[in-house]
Amino acid sequence: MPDRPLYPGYRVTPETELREQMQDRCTVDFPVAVVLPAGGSGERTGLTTPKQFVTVLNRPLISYTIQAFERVSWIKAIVVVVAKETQDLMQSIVHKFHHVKVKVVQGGSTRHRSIYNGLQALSEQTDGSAFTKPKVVIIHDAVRPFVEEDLLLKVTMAAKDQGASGVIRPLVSTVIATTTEGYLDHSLERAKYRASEMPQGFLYDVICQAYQRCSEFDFEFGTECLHLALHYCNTNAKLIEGLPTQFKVTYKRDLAAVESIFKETLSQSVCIITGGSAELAGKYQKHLSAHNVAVDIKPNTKGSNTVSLSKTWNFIQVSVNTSSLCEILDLVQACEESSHSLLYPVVIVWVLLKGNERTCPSQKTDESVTVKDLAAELLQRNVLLYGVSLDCTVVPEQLERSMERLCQITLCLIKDRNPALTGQLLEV
Ligand SMILES: Nc1ccn([C@@H]2O[C@H](COP(=O)(O)OP(=O)(O)OP(=O)(O)O)[C@@H](O)[C@H]2O)c(=O)n1
Ligand SMILES: O=P(O)(O)OC[C@@H](O)[C@@H](O)[C@@H](O)CO
Repeated sequence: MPDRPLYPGYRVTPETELREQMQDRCTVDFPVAVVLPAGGSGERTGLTTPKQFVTVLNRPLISYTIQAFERVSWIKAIVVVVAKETQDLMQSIVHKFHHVKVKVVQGGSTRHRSIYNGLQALSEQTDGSAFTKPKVVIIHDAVRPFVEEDLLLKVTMAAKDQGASGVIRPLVSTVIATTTEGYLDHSLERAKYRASEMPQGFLYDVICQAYQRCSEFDFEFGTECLHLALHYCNTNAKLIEGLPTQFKVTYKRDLAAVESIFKETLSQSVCIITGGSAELAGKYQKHLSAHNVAVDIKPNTKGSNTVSLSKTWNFIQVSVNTSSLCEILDLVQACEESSHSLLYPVVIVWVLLKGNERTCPSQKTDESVTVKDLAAELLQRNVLLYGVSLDCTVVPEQLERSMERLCQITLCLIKDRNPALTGQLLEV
């Protein structure tokens, strides 16, 4: 069963389960390696940090792309090609985010030169390591973080059969040719053309031969590997329709789009840890499910069981008072031990139930201070802690309205994942 990826819209449906079964059956029984060109400077973002190293939700963009390939079991080697001055940074990212299939090599002055450097790194190894010559090599821009296993499988199998393959998307704007004076010469019939995206796949020998034969002009000004395979190896790529998320981060706005997609995806599921309040957890689940959120409910088990069984980055800890501090800390420890909070910021919504006893002002202050102090510490550990107090002694109709309000607040917190609101004790 392929690891279910965290990407927009991925829901386990009969179709996705069928596709996963197909993936299990369609075994890739030949070596496949990946080359991720990441040696650019990202000038068009207007940022000083090259876009592949810009952090999104506290993690460098390139780490998401690497993870998208590492989670694919039949991909054994990933060559990341970076500029000489960023090699130490890249190695630190590999170490911090526990990337295990990666080899870092130096890039060139253009994308094609970087890609060729990456390809050559796969033919130099003779030690039988994963970085020996593959049958198929996937080439994918490191600044395209969204790539799914089933698309990789299609690209890989097509490359094995046809010699080359590539992902395409419909054009959004019409392509026009201009005169040297800057006027319209003619426009292309948009329906006949497609945008060439990534990933692309090649028989390793084909793409290496293409680079060995190509011109200096290709190396300096070319942008299309599929063209090199066709022009120099007479290999016509099989084209495969991709998803809208197959876009390349080019401008600063694209980074905002990536963050928005991750937040949308992360907010699709929660795990409620009941804290002994199973009935309230059931009401909570009903309201959240009505908003299309997948809800897991766990008893107050040790945090490690909760996290290991949970494919979510959002936890709701229901408690009758702040005595459940240790349960929160257990959960955080479990998130750290399983690298959960390393991959994405974890959200914990701490729901403090107000009972029959009257909450004196000093107790309210104590609770508020507890949540604030703990949240400040957890923020350093990539955990966003929000407090919400709920009076559950009200009449059923009022409690129903309060539960919907609590659900709305919860959805806002897990969607926005805003550090500024951590440590607040909101009142429903
Ligand atoms: N000499 C280069 C130039 C680009 N790339 C990589 O090729 C991919 C796609 O290129 P592009 O989007 O053009 O990246 P940049 O060249 O960094 O962007 P810009 O043109 O805005 O500077 C990126 O992952 C980029 O890091 C590379 O490996 N080596
Ligand atoms: O042209 P840029 O260097 O911005 O990016 C490279 C893109 O051209 C390339 O990734 C796809 O178009 C497929 O070849």
